[in-house]
Amino acid sequence: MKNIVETIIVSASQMQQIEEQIFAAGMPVSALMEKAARLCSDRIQDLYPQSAFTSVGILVGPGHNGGDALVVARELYLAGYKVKVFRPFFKLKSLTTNHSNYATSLGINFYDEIEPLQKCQLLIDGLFGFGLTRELPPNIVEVVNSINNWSQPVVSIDLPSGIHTDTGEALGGAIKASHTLCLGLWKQAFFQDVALAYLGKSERVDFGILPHQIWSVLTKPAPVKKMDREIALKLLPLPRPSVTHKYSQGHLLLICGSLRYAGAAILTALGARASGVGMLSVAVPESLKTMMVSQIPEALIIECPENKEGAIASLPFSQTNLNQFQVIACGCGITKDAKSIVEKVLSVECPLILDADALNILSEQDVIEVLAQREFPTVLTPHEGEFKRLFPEIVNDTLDRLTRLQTAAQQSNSIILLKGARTAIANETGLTWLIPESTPALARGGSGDVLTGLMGGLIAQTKDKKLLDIVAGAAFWHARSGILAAKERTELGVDATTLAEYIQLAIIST
Ligand SMILES: NC(=O)C1=CN([C@@H]2O[C@H](COP(=O)(O)OP(=O)(O)OC[C@H]3O[C@@H](n4cnc5c(N)ncnc54)[C@H](O)[C@@H]3O)[C@@H](O)[C@H]2O)[C@H](O)CC1
Ligand SMILES: [K+]
Repeated sequence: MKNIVETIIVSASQMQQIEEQIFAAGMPVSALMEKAARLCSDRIQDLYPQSAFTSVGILVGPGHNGGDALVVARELYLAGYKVKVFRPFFKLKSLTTNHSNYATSLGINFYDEIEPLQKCQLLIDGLFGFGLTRELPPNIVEVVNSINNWSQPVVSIDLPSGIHTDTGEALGGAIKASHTLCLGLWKQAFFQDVALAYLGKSERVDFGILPHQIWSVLTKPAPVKKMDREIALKLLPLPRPSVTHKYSQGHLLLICGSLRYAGAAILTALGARASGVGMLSVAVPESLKTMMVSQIPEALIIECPENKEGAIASLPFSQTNLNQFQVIACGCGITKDAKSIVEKVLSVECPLILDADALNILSEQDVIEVLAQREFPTVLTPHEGEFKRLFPEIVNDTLDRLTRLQTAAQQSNSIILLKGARTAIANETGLTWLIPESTPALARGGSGDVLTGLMGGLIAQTKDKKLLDIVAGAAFWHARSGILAAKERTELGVDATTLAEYIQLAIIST
């Protein structure tokens, strides 16, 4: 059975409320701390055995994150590690004080300066967890900066201290962990671009939260979820029915390319090809037709009149013809000279994906009003720059990336896939998928075109599943293809054509 707990992502306040439920049901706070911290201590001993890491420095904060760290200090000490504790705060929560007193009674040495820990072979960071809401005090920022210049591994408990649980931002500074042990449920920070440099390798320590404890706080389905391989596999149109024909397997129309960006049309079509879509039609400026036929022989290439700039000038389809596609994806390489095309496709009566220049053209209009008028779903796939152009009023300093995305999706009544090192996808109701992994190998011209084609092809083939989920599934496979290709060819070897070839390999590889 799928472990639903692994896929749920929470904010600090949701985690606190779930924890409150657990305490209210009778679990003593100290028992939960003991359990969570013992699991951390076991994992730390697996990762950093005492035979190789004899001396450990433990950083202890004022709250329960510090309490966890003290339980770890005690266990490591009892297991034979040499332990030094850095405890820069005078006032501690009472449970943390108890653990501190007990650790002292065992003979563990405490310091209020960091220097004595510099020679330790391993550091455990328990300064702050999800209780951090404001900037680190200046003396702690100084300590954090020193530690970040040292070379020993650092294991952070729950979160790297200094990282905001929801936004992933460093509040004045943050520990750069080698490993982060996230307690209980995944927190939003783990999927934010801004936190990536601090998290190191992250893993979740499951201390036995059950789904009903989560549902007493979160609405169902969970508002923010993590996409994974198992879910993404189920979203693929596999297995195909044994009796079918090409039009039953979906008909996708791509509107892409220009004389200037001819390759974008090929790459989008290669992404669509990898989706297995039954019928692929590609509308391109007429001078690209021969090239497209030779590159994508299986596609129906539709030559469109082109303007003097070499962009598509008009679409040779009636509105009724356009409405017959399962989905239309418009924008890759069309240039901003294809304005009238975008205006026309906005009124299609089928799902519409807008990418690249279609987004730039759209951003010159009243985006929210234009999209609100659409009666069929719209999917926007901006990167950060395109997002800012589309929603300048939503992009301000007070909202974090995730909230901005959710607000934009809700106001524009569309599904928005916000590209980044950690891609996030939200729909108009606020439901959000986060893609947990990617590779910088994908930061390369053309990889977005492959994603648009793949997504279009997958949407075209699926009738029964939710559009938001398919979009997130496409983003997942796109990232996985990049990861696999980078593994086999280095991060320099993942050009967009290669990326498209790896999509199927990513699906079959475990
Ligand atoms: N996930 C769970 O269910 C469990 C979590 N545990 C651990 O508890 C922490 C959260 O503990 P909490 O005491 O609420 O918060 P912190 O330890 O993160 O620190 C809050 C502490 O620090 C003070 N404070 C906040 N910001 C600052 C600041 N900038 N400067 C100085 N002081 C600050 C605040 O007033 C509090 O006193 C969680 O992360 C887990 O590690 C349980 O142990 C097990 C179950
Ligand atoms: K921490």
